[in-house]
Amino acid sequence: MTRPYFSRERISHFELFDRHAGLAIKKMKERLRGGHAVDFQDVVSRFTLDSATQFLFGKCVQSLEDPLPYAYNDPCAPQLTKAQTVAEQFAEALAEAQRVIATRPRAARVWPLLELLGDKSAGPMRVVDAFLQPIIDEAVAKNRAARAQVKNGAVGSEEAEDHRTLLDHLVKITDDPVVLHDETVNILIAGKDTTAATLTFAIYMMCLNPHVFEQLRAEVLGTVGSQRSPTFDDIRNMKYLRAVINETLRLYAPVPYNFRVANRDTTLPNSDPRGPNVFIPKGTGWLDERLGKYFAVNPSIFAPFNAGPRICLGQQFAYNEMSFFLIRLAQNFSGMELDLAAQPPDARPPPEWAGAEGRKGLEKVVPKCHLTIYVHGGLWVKMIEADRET
Ligand code: HEM
Repeated sequence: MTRPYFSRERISHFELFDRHAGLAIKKMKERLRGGHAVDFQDVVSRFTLDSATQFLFGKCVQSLEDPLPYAYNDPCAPQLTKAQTVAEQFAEALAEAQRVIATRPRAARVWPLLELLGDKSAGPMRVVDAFLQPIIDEAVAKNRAARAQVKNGAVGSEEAEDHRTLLDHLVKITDDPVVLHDETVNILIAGKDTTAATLTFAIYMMCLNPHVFEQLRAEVLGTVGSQRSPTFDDIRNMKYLRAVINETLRLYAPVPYNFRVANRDTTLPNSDPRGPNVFIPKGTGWLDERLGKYFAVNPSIFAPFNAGPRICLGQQFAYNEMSFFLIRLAQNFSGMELDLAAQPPDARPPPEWAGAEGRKGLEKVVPKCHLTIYVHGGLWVKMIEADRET
């Protein structure tokens, strides 16, 4: 139903990303100039929420307009005891609903027992729906009026076929309120936290590997310069940028689990012992330069968006959005580092992780997962503003 909407023309409307990325970077600069750390995860979550609501519904929740949080150890932190704005309530309720839903598969068949006293997602979903339902109702009413106008001959059918948002597209297919609600919430969840997580972990890894940020910046400045807004072709030509994103997706897949059930018995072939050696990057590494290329040739061994008929519909939108933000970031900042003192004490890697195998022994933050992955307690960073004349 939604597949036709995700055409290249529709998803490369970069002015939407530019507006929200510009505001996100302005907010970060203001805060950093005062010597404060910034929770990068919070900023990009607002960026992807505002971009997704604008793209899907034509109405943005404007979460970037609200003040950014201060770190727990910041002298300004107590200032934050104020009433929550609508955008904050919406973002928090959407996250809480996801957390509740993510615990259900883990509890397997007994999950209804955990909610004997009532559906735990109902409360947060009431807050989400208070924002969404009026937008859906308006889109349905607008579509009915447009259809009536076509019927009366007041406007041509082409004019009425102006599918500007995903919701406008959906209401032309159905006006079933449950389908419209579920489809839009589904895509909002699919599209918001996945890209925010990738951007967060990309910045985390670049703080730990400053040479990668330097190389990315060189590619950005060499291709787009320090001022101009990137185009679809710029992004397509930036191989190192794509490698940074893909390597982040490989190491920290935003959707770390998925369920499939075989619909008939089947046997998977063993690998051919006479075949060529297969290069498998060491699990903990990032951007291994040894092969001189970064892309997995076989899409079935690199599948953060999954593969086959259910492949992620928003893959291209996601690459455009994440690339756009990283380019703007590299144009505006020349360096970045983690501020580990700003990390809340209960959100630091526990001492027993030290020396553990794999990434666990290397982590400076605690990755967690509900439906998608995130950094527990936020990703607190400090960044150096770039001289934009260079
Ligand atoms: C880094 C970003 C993203 C990742 C890693 C990702 C990953 C995935 C994965 C693993 C699936 C499940 C596929 C399956 O069931 O086999 C999926 C489905 C989906 N994604 Fe994404 N996604 C991302 C961004 C987005 C964005 C930005 C949007 C929309 C704007 C989106 C829309 C969807 C939709 C609609 C589906 C359901 C497809 C279907 O069931 O036919 N995704 N995604």
